[in-house]
Amino acid sequence: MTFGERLHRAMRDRGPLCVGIDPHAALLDAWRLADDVNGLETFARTVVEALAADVAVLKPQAAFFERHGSRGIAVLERVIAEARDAGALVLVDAKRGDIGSTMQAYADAFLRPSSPLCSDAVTASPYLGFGALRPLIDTALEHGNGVFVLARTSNPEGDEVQGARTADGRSVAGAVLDHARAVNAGATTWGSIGCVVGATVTLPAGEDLQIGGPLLAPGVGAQGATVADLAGVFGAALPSVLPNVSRDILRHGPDRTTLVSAARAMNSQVTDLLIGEDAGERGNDHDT
Ligand SMILES: O=C(O)c1cc(=O)[nH]c(=O)n1[C@@H]1O[C@H](COP(=O)(O)O)[C@@H](O)[C@H]1O
Repeated sequence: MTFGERLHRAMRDRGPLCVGIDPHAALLDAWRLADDVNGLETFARTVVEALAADVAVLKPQAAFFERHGSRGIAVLERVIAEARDAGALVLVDAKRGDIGSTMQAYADAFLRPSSPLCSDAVTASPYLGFGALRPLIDTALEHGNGVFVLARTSNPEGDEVQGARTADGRSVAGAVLDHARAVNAGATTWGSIGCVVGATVTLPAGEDLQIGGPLLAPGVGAQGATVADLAGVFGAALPSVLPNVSRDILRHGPDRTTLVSAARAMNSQVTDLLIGEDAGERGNDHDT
């Protein structure tokens, strides 16, 4: 199965929520863990053990593992393997972007099955040119994995670049969405190339979000967007949205029961909005 098909099925079966694993120093402190590699491992393991059998996607943010050096990266390797073993899809948030020949090395690291960091999908920046991502996309498609390409990011600074107009009048973000749509063309259900569009943003009128693939929507919770805001940002593209919530769920730890309850409550809210009230049970079908 392709990544697009696997993600579509996971979101249908488990609800359309992606939970971020972002072990900020402040969260380690709030969980009464040391800001070191042991604290990192306990934090990440707790999230995986609580949620990997429950939610569709877990998104470890690589930076919070890298800040602990090689031992932190080893923790990321174990997190990826354990979360996948428990049935979650793993999207490594690495936001890599470089010239094509270097992108092949990132592809080998994050999307080639022989790599210890291999996951189901990875985030990528297209701001060296979408075409420079080709080796990453080709490697993803070859192995049934996926890529989420930044289009319109959730931070306010993003608009300076992503809202700029190209020579043919499209926004830069719109041009990225167009590229993703072209790669996904012809896929059944969804293609395997998603885009990132923040839940916090105001898009130009007429921006076409239908890319034939998933739309990762960070920004709900700590960055100020609400689940209800997703309707205004995504409109007709709502059924393709995979909302990501990190801090607003993680702050409920370290108690696993509370963490699970917070994730399920959020999953139920996004299920009601994105899939419809009549499918509300889907987000809760792990309650037993
Ligand atoms: O690619 C991402 O996941 C991402 C893109 C974006 O536009 N904005 C954004 O916040 N993110 C990531 O999504 C997560 C958001 O975390 P919270 O704000 O704590 O929910 C962080 O890991 C960010 O790095």
